Amino acid sequence: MTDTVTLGDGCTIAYRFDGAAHAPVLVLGNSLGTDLGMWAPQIDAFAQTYRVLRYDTRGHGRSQASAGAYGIDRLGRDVVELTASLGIDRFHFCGLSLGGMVGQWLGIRESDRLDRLVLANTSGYMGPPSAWDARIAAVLAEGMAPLAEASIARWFTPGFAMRHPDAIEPIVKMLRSTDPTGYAGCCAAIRDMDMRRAATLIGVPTLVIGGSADPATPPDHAQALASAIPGATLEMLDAAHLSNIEQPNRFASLVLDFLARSSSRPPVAREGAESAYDR
Ligand SMILES: O=C(O)CC1=CCC(=O)O1
Repeated sequence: MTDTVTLGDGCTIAYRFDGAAHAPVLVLGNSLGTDLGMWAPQIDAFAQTYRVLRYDTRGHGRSQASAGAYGIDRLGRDVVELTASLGIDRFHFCGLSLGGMVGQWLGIRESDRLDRLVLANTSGYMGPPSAWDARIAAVLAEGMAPLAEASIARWFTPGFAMRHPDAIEPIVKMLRSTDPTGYAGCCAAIRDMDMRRAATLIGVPTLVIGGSADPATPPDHAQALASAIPGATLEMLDAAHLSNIEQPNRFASLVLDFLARSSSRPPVAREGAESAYDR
């Protein structure tokens, strides 16, 4: 059942729990234009071992779409406030795309509360800003419907989309029902984000998952992120952007195997360590 929490700035965030009450907590962060339902293919597997907390990112699903431009800092603080208000002290975090950007922020700013971090189909920088400005202007003028075709082309390989219309349909519904104000607010957060250098400060054991056919956050973004994060592991899936939908079982196994590994903190980043993005 979905419930809500009202944050300090008055924004209402929707969330739900699955799994046993006393199991370790795994928080899941959704991508731009989807909602917590995007984790449906993994939820049964994850909830066997974890108390899974899924939430709708601000401006998405049943969470409120506050007005104006958001920032990754705001979206990260939403997770901090949500977990604190639910009495959760420590947790694992797995985020895909925009969810993975929030994950990077948490890994940099809240590493004391994080056990392990999974960053899927995401990036430390998704420029150029002008492309996001154009998308924001379009969505605010015309709504969500015109975005559907191009989004689906980025999110799934053509072969998968043809063979699995049943998997695509709920995702299209999520996109079409996203509030344009919330979508635009999150586009602004992505536009203004640059964590390429700060990612070297992530002090949590991290798994980076990329998609070999992901046109939105291409494989070299996954490689650069994994190289920047001390001790990170990189895995590539044969998928486009929403790799958890296109490779549901493989995605679940990668995450579960990684979370089950005995925990050891990665080496602390050397000051001035070379960033993969510098090469
Ligand atoms: O542009 C897209 O739809 C891909 C994307 C960027 C951030 C995100 O969450 O999805």
